[in-house]
Amino acid sequence: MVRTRLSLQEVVNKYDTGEDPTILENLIRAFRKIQALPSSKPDSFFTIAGYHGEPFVSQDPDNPDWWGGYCQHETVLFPMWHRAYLLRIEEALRNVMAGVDLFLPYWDECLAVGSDDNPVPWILTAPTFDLDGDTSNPLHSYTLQASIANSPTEQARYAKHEGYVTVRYPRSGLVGTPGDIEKTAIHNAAFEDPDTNAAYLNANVKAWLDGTVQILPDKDTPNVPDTYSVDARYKISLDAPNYTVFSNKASMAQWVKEQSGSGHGYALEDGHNAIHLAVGGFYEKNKYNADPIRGANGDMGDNETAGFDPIFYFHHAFVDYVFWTWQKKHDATAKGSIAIDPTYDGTTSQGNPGVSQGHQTRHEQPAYAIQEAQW
Ligand SMILES: N[C@@H](CC1=CC(=O)C(=O)C=C1)C(=O)O
Repeated sequence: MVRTRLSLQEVVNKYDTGEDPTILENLIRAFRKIQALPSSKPDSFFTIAGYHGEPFVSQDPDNPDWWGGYCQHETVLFPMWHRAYLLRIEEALRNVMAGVDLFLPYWDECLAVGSDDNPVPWILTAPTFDLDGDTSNPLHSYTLQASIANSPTEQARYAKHEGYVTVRYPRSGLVGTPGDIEKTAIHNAAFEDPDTNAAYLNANVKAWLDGTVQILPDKDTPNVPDTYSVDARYKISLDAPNYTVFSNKASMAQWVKEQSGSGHGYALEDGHNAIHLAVGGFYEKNKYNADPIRGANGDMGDNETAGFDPIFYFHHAFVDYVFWTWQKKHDATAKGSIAIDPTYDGTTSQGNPGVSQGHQTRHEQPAYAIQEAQW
């Protein structure tokens, strides 16, 4: 059966105009239900969100690059893994809504470019949504039903306790150490009003999309990520000549180098990364500063916790839509029409559960994570 994902803006518009409020209402009901399932249940939001990064599984003591989440970044599996991941949450959303044929809408991230409209649809930022006698909005945030951590031995920078509520730019969600708890409380005290915060978030996402975001390097952290227009980056990625370089940053970087100076290119992963940073914010001393408002460290900004912010799935549904657009443009929609060039960086694993270090990655491989995690 073929299903078509509409954009979230279209779904919201059908609700706002009264043309068809049920698509949005059923989506809200479904998210409420998977978020309410006990965290141990396979279809629970907690279980599925937890595949991406934390809670980390096992450890490889011999591999310093090993990462304990299942998600794939900077490898050719990036688009494929996240495609399978979206299907998994879509399946869970349908399982809890008997008889309703749900799909996951994509947040059309570039729709508002060139207009004064907010880039983030209101349903993602409204703190409440009135439906069925319940005012919670499960797309605004998620409250952790169990604690998460990377490893008990490692610095607990991204560890979060049970009852933690996910946050976005300009707020901070760092509560892993007593020092962070104190700093976060001071930082967040300046950002208490949800409407003002939503305005900050929209302005930040707009600035990243337009390429006007201003991030001032500081003396501890002179590194600022690429701030070139995200809208342009997505569009440029569609010109990537083959799947390998389209799919991820590492392969694209090698391709750009090979173009002997005249090379210019962005992978799908690049624009995607920037939206994570725009929605989450990111500041880590001596690593990098992606914050116009310094100290914003929302969940979307780091790979460990991003999957717990419900906006993640609407963002990735857009990334998947860009992937599909590339496939159509490059005549690569038929089964077997995508090939990987193993001579590129980004085609072997750094090592994470299911894909051991140095393993040649193949596009069939999201299935590893699927089997291992019993998807
Ligand atoms: N770590 C990425 C941003 C990012 C990407 C993700 O895929 C993620 O889940 C969270 C954050 C960067 O520095 O650019």
